[in-house]
Amino acid sequence: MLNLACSFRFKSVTAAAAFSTDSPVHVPCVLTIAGSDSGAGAGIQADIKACAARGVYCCSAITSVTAQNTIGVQGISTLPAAFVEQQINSVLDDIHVDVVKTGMLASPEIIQSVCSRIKQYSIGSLVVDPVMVSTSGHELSGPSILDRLRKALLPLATIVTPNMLEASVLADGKPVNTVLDMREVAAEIHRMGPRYVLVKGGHLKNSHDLVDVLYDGSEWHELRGSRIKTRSTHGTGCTLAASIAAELAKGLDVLPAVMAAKEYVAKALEHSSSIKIGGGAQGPMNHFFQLADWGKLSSRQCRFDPRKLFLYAVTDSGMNKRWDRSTPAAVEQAIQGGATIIQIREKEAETLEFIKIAEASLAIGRKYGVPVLINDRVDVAVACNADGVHLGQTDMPVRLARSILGPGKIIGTSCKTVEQAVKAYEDGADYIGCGGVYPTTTKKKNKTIGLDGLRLLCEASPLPVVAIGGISAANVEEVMNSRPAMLHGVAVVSTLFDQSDVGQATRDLRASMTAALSESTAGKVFS
Ligand SMILES: Nc1ncnc2c1ncn2[C@@H]1O[C@H](COP(=O)(O)OP(=O)(O)OP(=O)(O)O)[C@@H](O)[C@H]1O
Ligand SMILES: Cc1ncc(CO)c(N)n1
Ligand SMILES: [Mg+2]
Repeated sequence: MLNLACSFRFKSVTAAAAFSTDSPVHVPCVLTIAGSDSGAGAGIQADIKACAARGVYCCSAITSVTAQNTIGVQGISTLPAAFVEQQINSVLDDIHVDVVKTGMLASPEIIQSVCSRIKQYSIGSLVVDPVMVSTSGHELSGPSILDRLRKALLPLATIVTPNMLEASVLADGKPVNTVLDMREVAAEIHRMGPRYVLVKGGHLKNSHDLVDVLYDGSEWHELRGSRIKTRSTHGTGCTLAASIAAELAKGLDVLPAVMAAKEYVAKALEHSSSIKIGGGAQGPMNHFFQLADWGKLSSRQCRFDPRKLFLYAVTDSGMNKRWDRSTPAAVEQAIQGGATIIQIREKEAETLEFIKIAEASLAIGRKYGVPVLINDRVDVAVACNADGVHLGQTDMPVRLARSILGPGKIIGTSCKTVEQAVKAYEDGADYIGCGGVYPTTTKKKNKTIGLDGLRLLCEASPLPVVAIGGISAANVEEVMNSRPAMLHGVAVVSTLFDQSDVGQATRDLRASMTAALSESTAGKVFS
């Protein structure tokens, strides 16, 4: 049901945009001829992601399929050269490709096929990444390819991008350890025929800076950048070469294309410093950091899981001050006691203070994987990238909040009636807070709707409901046993926060809820 609500919301916008252009726009296009990396950090997968992130369309012809992860390469199956050739023909017969990029080419026959295709289709630019060994040290293409690579492919290349080890192999084992060695070997490789040689310095030892050396036959450029501390370096070489191809496809000259590509790799590495995918020494990077920053992901990445509503803790700054603790400290205690979602409710704080409290509480929520919502203030939620908001009937309308926050954030709203619940659903809310079920000291003027009112709303509600208002360990069983199908949890304020020990108060409430579940049919609803 929630899925439907989501797609419905955005349908009209995309349909209009998709068919509005009269004259077709040329999309810059790269063809990558490379190996598949099942772990998706390097190879074809990295190439497609890098091009997409740079706004370029990327076709692919797969040369080898590797069974690979962040630990190493477990297997390689190389395709027949004729089938690689067929893939290239299929692409080039149909699609206008601006730049070809090559990666893992595991047999001399494949190199021969690639060369013959490039000549036949007169491709604008060719980026050759002479992949030989994986980041994990596994041989991807052996010495048998060297002769063809040097004599047939390099003369066609606009730019070739060996790392230090590959440069050394291309130059018959000449040692490449320093920047000076990189310059010399670049000149030696340049004599094999490519227009530019970029010797990558990712493996440069004893150096704070990373230096890549670019040589065009007359001038050397030392492209320096600081070394980013991260384990997410699997596929940096593929990503760099694919990004160079993408920038060339957009029309840049070689030097600016290399500079733009290096800047992109550095940014992607920076945004990947805190992520962990896979257990090996070198993991993949986040190519799409501009779309989703994995280091700062909201606890809700896609659809709201209504089970999170089970024990919903709403903070109260006044109460926590009275008990001499900060809101974030109270939040951590509630989470440790078993709260499954947090709402930060700051009725007195100035905006700046509210943001600071929210940021600190969010850091705690993320540590435990518990969503943190902001009460009333959409601006504060945006400012601190909170997981969502809870809105009252007199706050910003749900539809407007949704248009500001986008589909990725949780929006809850307070409702007393079925009409309000249906409207909340139509406007794009994720859940409903329904109450006050019992009289409460927190909201003195609030109308109490009782268990009957709760049941009435829940029976007709298209959205999951959390009950609120005067609920405590003493009466929670009664609320849960009222058993309306859409009731997913209870929200509490003073039961947790107007207590000396928040953790214990949360554990007590949770114990009563668990007891209610095991004793009755409520388990069906709350599971
Ligand atoms: N830790 C880092 N910080 C910043 N830039 C880096 C880092 N590691 C690599 N780079 C850059 O990434 C690019 C790829 O360099 P590298 O020498 O690692 O290629 P490679 O060995 O071919 O990579 P791959 O593991 O994908 O085969 C270069 O521009 C290099 O300067
Ligand atoms: C398929 C493939 N291509 C290239 C590399 C270079 O890192 C790799 N590890 N795997
Ligand atoms: Mg490489």
